[in-house]
Amino acid sequence: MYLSNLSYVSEPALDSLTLAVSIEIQKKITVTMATTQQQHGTPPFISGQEIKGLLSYEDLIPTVERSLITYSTKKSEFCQPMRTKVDSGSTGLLLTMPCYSAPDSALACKLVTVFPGNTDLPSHQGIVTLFDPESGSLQALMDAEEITCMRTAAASAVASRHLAHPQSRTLALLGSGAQAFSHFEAIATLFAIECIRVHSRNPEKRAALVEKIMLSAKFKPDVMKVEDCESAKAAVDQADIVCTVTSSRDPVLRADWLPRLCHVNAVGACRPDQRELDESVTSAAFLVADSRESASSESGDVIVNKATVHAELGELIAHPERFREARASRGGLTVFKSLGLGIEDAATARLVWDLRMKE
Ligand SMILES: NC(=O)C1=CN([C@@H]2O[C@H](COP(=O)(O)OP(=O)(O)OC[C@H]3O[C@@H](n4cnc5c(N)ncnc54)[C@H](O)[C@@H]3O)[C@@H](O)[C@H]2O)C=CC1
Ligand SMILES: O=C(O)C1=NCCCC1
Repeated sequence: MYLSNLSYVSEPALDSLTLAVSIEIQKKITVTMATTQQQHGTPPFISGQEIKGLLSYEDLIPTVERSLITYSTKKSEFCQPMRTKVDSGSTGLLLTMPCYSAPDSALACKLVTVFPGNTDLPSHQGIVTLFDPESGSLQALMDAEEITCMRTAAASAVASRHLAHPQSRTLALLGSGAQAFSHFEAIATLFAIECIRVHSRNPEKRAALVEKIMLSAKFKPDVMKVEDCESAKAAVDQADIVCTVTSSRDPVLRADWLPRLCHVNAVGACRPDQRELDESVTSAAFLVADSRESASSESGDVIVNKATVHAELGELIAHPERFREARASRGGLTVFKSLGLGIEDAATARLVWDLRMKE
């Protein structure tokens, strides 16, 4: 083979020359792409691991509390339509959750899939996209699994702060998945928990959760113990705070199992055909939801049980006096029905971003 300067190049030499040239071209393309990315500010992906390292419940709980107050009392300061749900056959769902919150300077949209049957993969996966609210530029993509775990548990911690007895010592977790663990960590941030009782259907997963809790930085071996319970009834016996964090379709909790004074965070049952709470629970309790609209259109705990939502959590925090009578008339049982709000994700994503920029 003759090249343009008419020097002869053998076939094998030509092969290695071609390879060398294509490597050089590839390198040039990579450098050009990196430069273009820098110039146009291609957003980073913030992994679940990085989010865990940045976020603490000490920072997150007040942020989520503010977002709940904004949602219920400052309607002109945020924009959050109801989330859309796309059914993917009978196996799962895709949710889209957009929100703009002026007090948080956050414009974000979470895309999350819910596949409860996943065994080797998380049941909730996705991304949160965070935009600059001034320019509309994409600032970051973040792992939705970790944000969902932590902000949901933070919302339950906020509800527990306003509804549970301040001296609560016994925490029951029904369910042993991602939310069960994050709920332990968030609630142990606010309460001097001494006993954690865990129940779910699968004994191996229960044992794994017990072990994970004992390895958590929030676990204080000198004052805390964890109990693996074979029934939900045994787990909630004498519990001060109960978290139902299951993917169950049918109720896992009855009122006659609970002590007179008890607070329940009901976190699962986010579809009209799912219930975690028996009708005896919702009919006896002072029932608070993150959103009346979501609770009455999305959860079987409210729809099937024909339950009345007495207050939104943000309203209760901002105006406790308005609900004193209704609360007193219901006895000692309180329930927080959590559905999850885009504003919580937007505020959390902004917090993650701000903490990252400070590093
Ligand atoms: N309210 C909110 O903002 C959010 C609610 N969720 C919902 O919370 C629930 C828990 O979420 P993850 O922990 O991420 O799910 P996961 O899939 O990690 O865990 C679900 C757990 O429920 C247990 N379970 C299912 N049926 C049960 C039964 N009958 N009795 C006892 N345990 C039972 C399973 O064994 C498993 O331990 C799900 O329904 C999820 O969709 C999730 C994210 C946000
Ligand atoms: O708010 C969320 O995020 C979710 N809520 C209900 C279940 C799936 C995720």
